[in-house]
Amino acid sequence: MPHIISIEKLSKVYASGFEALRSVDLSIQRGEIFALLGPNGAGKTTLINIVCGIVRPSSGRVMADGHDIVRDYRAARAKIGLVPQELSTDAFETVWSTVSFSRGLFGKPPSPAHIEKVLRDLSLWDKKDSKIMTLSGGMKRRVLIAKALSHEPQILFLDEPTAGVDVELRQGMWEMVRKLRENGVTIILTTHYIEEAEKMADRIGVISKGQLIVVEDKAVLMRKLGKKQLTLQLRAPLQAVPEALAGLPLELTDGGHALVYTFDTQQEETGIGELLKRLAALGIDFKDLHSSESSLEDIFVSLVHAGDRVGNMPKEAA
Ligand SMILES: Nc1ncnc2c1ncn2[C@@H]1O[C@H](COP(=O)(O)OP(=O)(O)OP(=O)(O)O)[C@@H](O)[C@H]1O
Repeated sequence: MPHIISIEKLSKVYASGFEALRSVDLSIQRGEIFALLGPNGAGKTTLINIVCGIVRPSSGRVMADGHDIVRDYRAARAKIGLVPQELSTDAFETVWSTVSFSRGLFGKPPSPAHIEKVLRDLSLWDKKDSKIMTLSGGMKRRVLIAKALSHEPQILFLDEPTAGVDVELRQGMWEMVRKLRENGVTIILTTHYIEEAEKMADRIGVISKGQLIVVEDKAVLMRKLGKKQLTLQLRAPLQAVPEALAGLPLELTDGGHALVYTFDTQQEETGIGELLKRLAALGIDFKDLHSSESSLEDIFVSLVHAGDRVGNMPKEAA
């Protein structure tokens, strides 16, 4: 079976009349890390909650590892682990008992060996007898992940896994997610941190106003939509881009001190040689030059803004 999750024409209209998802089609490949990006309110959590059986779809169909998530809910849900956004855990329970209890909820027989492995993998083993309320925020988040993995799911949903987690812990989390994937778990994560998607994902889906506007291999997405820029620091400032250079993708910045040339990363001919020749002919001299490539963040912002789909993507510091 090539796809572990297939979503067809999935729509959700909440009781308020709000249309949170509009005919979403998406297939997740077995063993991949898929990142779902989108501004606040785009519909990411709604999509995850439908697949996990928490929200009912208005129309459409979702299959998880061969099971229809509505008609065959229990079987489908048993395949899925969900790490929700909120940190609501049982404060007075110990790590060991809360994680073991989660496994029981899925009707799985106790397996101390599995729980031990999960806790060791998440560096929680030495905390197994600690009460949840005594743990740090990062540890509590790892407990949520341990709970989600307690019943040995094939699919793991991580909703904003590293929100509010410090940089070091975030990298530890990425490490752990990669390890899970190596063990055959398919991972779908939502994130506001573009860096997270850039570092982790095999494929990226961009959702905006309930519609999936792009699904693409990360490398392809970056190559297709990525732009490179060559910035020339001019020896003498210019008032405007010279007439003779009109028509070239040039922009004057830094109060006329820098000339920026934008080109497509896919093009065979960058046109840089020609540009430099023409600058020399015009007697425009430069003292320094550097090139840069657009990040996934630039690509994402331009995608979400395209077609007047203006989102309110927060730029959080990584
Ligand atoms: N129970 C509900 N009733 C009505 N509207 C809802 C309900 N739940 C969510 N919505 C709306 O649906 C839209 C999508 O919400 P959702 O939580 O799926 O977005 P999101 O992409 O996960 O956002 P965030 O990044 O902020 O978590 C929002 O406008 C939200 O207000």
